[in-house]
Amino acid sequence: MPTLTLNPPYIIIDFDSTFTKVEGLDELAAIALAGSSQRDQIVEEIRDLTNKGMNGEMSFAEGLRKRIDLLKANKSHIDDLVTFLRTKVSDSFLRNKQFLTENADHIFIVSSGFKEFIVPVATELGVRADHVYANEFRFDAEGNIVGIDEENVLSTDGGKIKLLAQLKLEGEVYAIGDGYTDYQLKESGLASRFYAFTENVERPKVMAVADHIATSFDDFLYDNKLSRSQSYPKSRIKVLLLENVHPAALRAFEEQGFNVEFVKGALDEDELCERIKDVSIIGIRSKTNITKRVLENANRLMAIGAFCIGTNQIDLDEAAKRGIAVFNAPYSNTRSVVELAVGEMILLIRNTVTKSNQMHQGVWDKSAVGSFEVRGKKIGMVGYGSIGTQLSVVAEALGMQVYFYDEVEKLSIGNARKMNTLEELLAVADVVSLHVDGRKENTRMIGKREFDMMKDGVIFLNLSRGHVVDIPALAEAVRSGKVAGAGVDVFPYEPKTNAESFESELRGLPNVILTPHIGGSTEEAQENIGHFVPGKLLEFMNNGSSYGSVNFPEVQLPKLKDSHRLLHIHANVPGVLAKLNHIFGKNNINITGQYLKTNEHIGYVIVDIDKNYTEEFIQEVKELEGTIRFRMLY
Ligand SMILES: NC(=O)c1ccc[n+]([C@@H]2O[C@H](COP(=O)([O-])OP(=O)(O)OC[C@H]3O[C@@H](n4cnc5c(N)ncnc54)[C@H](O)[C@@H]3O)[C@@H](O)[C@H]2O)c1
Ligand SMILES: O=C(O)CC[C@@H](O)C(=O)O
Repeated sequence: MPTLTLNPPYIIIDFDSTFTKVEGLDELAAIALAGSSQRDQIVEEIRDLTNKGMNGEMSFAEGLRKRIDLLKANKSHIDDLVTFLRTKVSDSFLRNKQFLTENADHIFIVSSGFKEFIVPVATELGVRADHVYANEFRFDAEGNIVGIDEENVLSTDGGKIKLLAQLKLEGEVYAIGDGYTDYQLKESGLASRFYAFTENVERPKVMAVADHIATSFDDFLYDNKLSRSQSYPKSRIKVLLLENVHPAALRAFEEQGFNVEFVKGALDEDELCERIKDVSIIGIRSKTNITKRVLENANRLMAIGAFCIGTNQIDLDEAAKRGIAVFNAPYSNTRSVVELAVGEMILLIRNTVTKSNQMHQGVWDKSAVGSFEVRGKKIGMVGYGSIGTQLSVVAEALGMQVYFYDEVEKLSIGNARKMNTLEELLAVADVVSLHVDGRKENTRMIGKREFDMMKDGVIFLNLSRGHVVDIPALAEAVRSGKVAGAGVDVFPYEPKTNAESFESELRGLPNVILTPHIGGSTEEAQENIGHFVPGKLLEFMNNGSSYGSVNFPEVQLPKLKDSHRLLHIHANVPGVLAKLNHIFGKNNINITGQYLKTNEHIGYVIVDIDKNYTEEFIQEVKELEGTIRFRMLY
């Protein structure tokens, strides 16, 4: 951790919406009026008055008294409020308790809120009780709030300025807050800088007059080179999450203070080239293509999370060459795909889709013709990876005979029989199910030739990737009766959002189940993915571990403890490690741990060091020939 400057500034911190995420008085009203029919209306009135005061749109003193009049609270409500506020301390203040404790002599809370709820919350994080300056309530004999201490300067307009003048602080004084009255400390000349604090609320009028915007307390500490919990403030690191990934992902990044943008749909290449410029981590699903052109625009990008299994939508090699690690969720939705495939197979072999459609038209056609059991039938799996093998187990449990073809040598599960060629497999199967990955070479691997090789009346499933099948050839095979039923979940072109219509030659064909790429779209799978992928991305960002990456040399690292960690990504050419070690030696830096892994494009070196480093050393490493990317963790 960088050391504290010798003469730290005095730091004046606002409480409501800065030190905590919420406004204390608004919350007190909500607690006190619980159960009252007027609760929402009164809380809204109080919020409105709070906002007007914060934006400098009405006299603060007038607003405060109006709010107190509206409050119908007593001492027991304050106890409940304190319990609630303890859960609402701003994340970045929580993370920096050590700084607050170690520098308590230089830290003051100056607030127009009330000591009764500020002192218990702030002191828990190391703030001195006698450094909390705020209003005080007046109570009647029953403990009801009946007013405020009118003698307190903080209950008057310009109260914070008057208070700061009384404190007579000498040296640098920095004010941090979300409101206009915090800015006035700077305007009055009593504070040398004003930081508009935007972690909880952004007030454009306040931000417009600020010297700096502090997106978090880490950001403030970083700006002032003060000791802090994050080497680089995460609030400065932008995460772009596309395609409506599970909210768990949003929470995972927000909890650690990242600046997260959440977009429901996918973006096309042009939009993405623009939006990705200041993004460090991007999360996508199957509809966003991260092409070479997108990567050329992604100057800050460090990691890509594919919130799915498939990664064919990402130019993996280009990403690796640029030092960008890609992670996916290889198993989180496997079971969901298998269940959909099994369900479709049973419905199709029984001709249920046609019967159901007829029933909707009023046709009652009770007949067994063309309806079969799956028991005893042969299922042929093309691609025997995670999904293929799991489907193999379930199909066998249904009494089916399993055949598979995979271009890689695979161990049979249960009684599954391996076929040596695709042709052999297609000739034997009653049900053909595709589970290959989406690499380019698999484009239209199933076309007219392959359909002709299949048994007459075959059931055909594609829940892998759309481009693997020649759609006109499939449509013709259905029309001719060669394929008796088909389940198709993936398409060569898929709408970018739910607002776009779906066009396909397969529409309207009999006994064809069309689904909008939902093989992996179950609540269970999406939630699993929403935890798994951020976990991988955060490990990479916080610790340097690349274990599970699909394009990066995989390194699983011990947790960083009491040392600095240097992460160096370089072109995989001979001699880089030797040159890097030379720089360490020259700068007299002791290495406590070193890890190196390479792949065909890049080398990834991780070095743990036990000593502070200099800017010159960092510069030398950055300038080392072959360096693609370099970062430091502590
Ligand atoms: N519909 C959905 O929502 C959904 C959900 C999850 C996964 N998927 C897709 O399902 C597919 C399979 O997923 P997985 O987790 O089983 O992948 P996997 O990588 O574990 O397995 C794919 C298997 O296909 C084999 N293969 C690739 N090309 C082949 C070829 N030409 N001939 C024979 N074998 C070939 C590979 O060797 C591998 O064993 C992927 O395309 C994935 O994107 C779709
Ligand atoms: O959720 C998605 O968009 C893709 C799901 C699936 O195709 C996958 O690759 O996991």
